[in-house]
Amino acid sequence: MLVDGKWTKDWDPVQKSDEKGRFVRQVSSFRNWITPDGSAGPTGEGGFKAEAGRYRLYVAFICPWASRTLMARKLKGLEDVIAVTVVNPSLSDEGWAFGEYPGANTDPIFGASYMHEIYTRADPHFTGRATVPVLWDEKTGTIVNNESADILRMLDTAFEGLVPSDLRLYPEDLADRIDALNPRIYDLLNNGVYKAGFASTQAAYDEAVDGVFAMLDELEEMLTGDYLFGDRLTETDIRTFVTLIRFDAAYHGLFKTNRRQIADYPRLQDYMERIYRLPGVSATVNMDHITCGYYSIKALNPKGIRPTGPSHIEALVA
Ligand SMILES: N[C@@H](CCC(=O)N[C@@H](CS)C(=O)NCC(=O)O)C(=O)O
Repeated sequence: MLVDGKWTKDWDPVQKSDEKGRFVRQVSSFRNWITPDGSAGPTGEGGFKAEAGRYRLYVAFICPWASRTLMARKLKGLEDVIAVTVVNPSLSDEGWAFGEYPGANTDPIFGASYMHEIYTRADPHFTGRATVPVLWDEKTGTIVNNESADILRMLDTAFEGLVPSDLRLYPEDLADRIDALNPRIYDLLNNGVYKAGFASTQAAYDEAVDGVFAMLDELEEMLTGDYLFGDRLTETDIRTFVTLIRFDAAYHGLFKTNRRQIADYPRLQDYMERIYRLPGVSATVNMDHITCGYYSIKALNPKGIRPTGPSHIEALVA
């Protein structure tokens, strides 16, 4: 991680634990918003007007949080408006690296080797983990935002004047229900699988796994239409999909969330496939990066051996 703008060697590639051995994810620190006229958004400072070609997303295909933003970019038709740079799938000794892995990119702006250099370009004294996604402003040379929940929401409306879209990921009439369900899905499922995988006590693992499967059971019950809230896809579906698509191939084995697979939940499996087949979505799912990235986490898989399969996921992404 970075400490006062300097890369520190003795960083722990696994994020923090609390006193009970529970995994704790770092809070994001750049919280500005792109808006149609450059006025300030719900958090942070103004000055980030929606303009084509001005912004870039730095992402990892392995990362579910980054993948939320990639999905929104595709579904909102913003491919020609916002550029993307993809890091290598596995964390290096200096965190995310740009490079040569198939499907990854070199850094087109600075020729940086590591993601942490992008953080110190924005703040030479940055202290914290150099996480993805990062939404970068090429005009002012800084990070607009590194919180995927914010980026997902701003992509829904910020560029409407440039690229109108019929899709509303956060429609007003569903806002209350979305705001009520998102934090539960985050805590129990999106981050819940990480809490299971990185638990350092049996009790922390047991608690996390119970939460994961309670949430999956609840979502299976809830899914009576095409999407969680009926016939309209929302940001909650994106936030759910990114975890479902990684579950059977990575979390079930590596994170030990092995009570059931998504394939054992008929509605969730159909729902996941339905979203996967929406135009543009499959291009945001790189299963090679996902399995390479997760199974290269040394703390959980010291020898780096990557399992084959599962065959139903291989068939889906083939
Ligand atoms: N709150 C962030 C979390 C992002 C995050 O934790 N990303 C992970 C990858 S899945 C990361 O970059 N980890 C690198 C590190 O912790 O050093 C978001 O949702 O945007």
